[in-house]
Amino acid sequence: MSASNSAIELRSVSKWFQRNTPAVHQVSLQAPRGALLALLGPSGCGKTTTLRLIAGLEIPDTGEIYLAGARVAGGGDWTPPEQRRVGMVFQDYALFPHLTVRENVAFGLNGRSTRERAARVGDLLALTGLADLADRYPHQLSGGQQQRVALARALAPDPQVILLDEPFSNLDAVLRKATREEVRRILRQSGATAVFVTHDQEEAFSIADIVVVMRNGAIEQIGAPHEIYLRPSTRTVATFVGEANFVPARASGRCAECVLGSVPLAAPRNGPVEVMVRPEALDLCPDAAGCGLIEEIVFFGHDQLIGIRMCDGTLIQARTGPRIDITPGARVAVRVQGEAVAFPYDENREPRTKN
Ligand SMILES: Nc1ncnc2c1ncn2[C@@H]1O[C@H](COP(=O)(O)OP(=O)(O)OP(=O)(O)O)[C@@H](O)[C@H]1O
Repeated sequence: MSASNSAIELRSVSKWFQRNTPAVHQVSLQAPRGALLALLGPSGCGKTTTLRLIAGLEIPDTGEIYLAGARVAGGGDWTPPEQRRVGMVFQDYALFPHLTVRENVAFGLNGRSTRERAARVGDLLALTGLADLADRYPHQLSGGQQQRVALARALAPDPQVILLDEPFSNLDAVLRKATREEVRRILRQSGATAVFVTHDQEEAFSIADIVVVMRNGAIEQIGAPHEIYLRPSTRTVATFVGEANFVPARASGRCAECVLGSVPLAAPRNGPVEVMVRPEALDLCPDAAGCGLIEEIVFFGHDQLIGIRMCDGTLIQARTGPRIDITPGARVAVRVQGEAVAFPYDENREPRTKN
């Protein structure tokens, strides 16, 4: 039925809730077995709907969905959610409050002998570091611990795919960081292919092998985290996933001339462009004859954000370590490290960098 070797494959999948605007539009993607894939994008861009389509909680209007090479939706086929071997972790964890951790994890293991169930639950409790908490109830656990119970419960029936909807959004910043590292480890060890939804680029980058950036129901770019960050395919992706300077330039092949000098480009371009340079890719060197004038410094401790007015009036931002040789009013020479990405110049766009 399919030639796909991927654990998950979507082919031109669309879903309409309202007539004119599809919630998901012509989405095609593949997740290799064991991969951790992030669906990243702003609110309302179709991430959760994509997840629900994979789970079988929504029926696609067009396109096909394959799990482990078998078509589960589209082309006249339909496999109901309970037969897809898909586990889900919801934003609010959806734990059963009247069941202990052990009973929550055992919940989906019907049809196995008592011994098998106990062994499987024991494995999952060990994997998720919950063995000591097995007899507690959900209200006796921290948010991060509840999150791990939800994950253990979803993994218990040995799903081929695990789907996580904004799994860290209910945790505070410190716990969120620790929990996501833990979840990544657990998912890796379990060997399941996982798809998780987030609107936080740092979360997507730090957990996923593959990041799918969505906008208005469609995919803007799919790639490894460093590809998405360093080689965004559109201006929208560039700004969504991090801080960016856009500097007008004239490109000729693998080089662009602009107020930052001669900037090497990652891909050849010709004519008017905007080069996109991340603030941390700018090198500043104190120089009384330099083209940059330090206007503002915001100090964060581990680094600082420096506003620089270039000699043509362009305002750019650089991120450097907490150096003390840079002060407002000083002149600096500014140099771009590595290659920059160039986008076609849009003359109707208000230059964000000029104030
Ligand atoms: N059951 C539904 N009925 C009608 N419209 C829906 C339904 N579910 C989603 N939508 C709409 O489809 C679009 C995509 O929604 P979806 O929940 O997939 O986005 P999202 O990227 O997950 O957003 P968020 O980050 O806010 O959860 C939105 O415009 C939403 O209002």
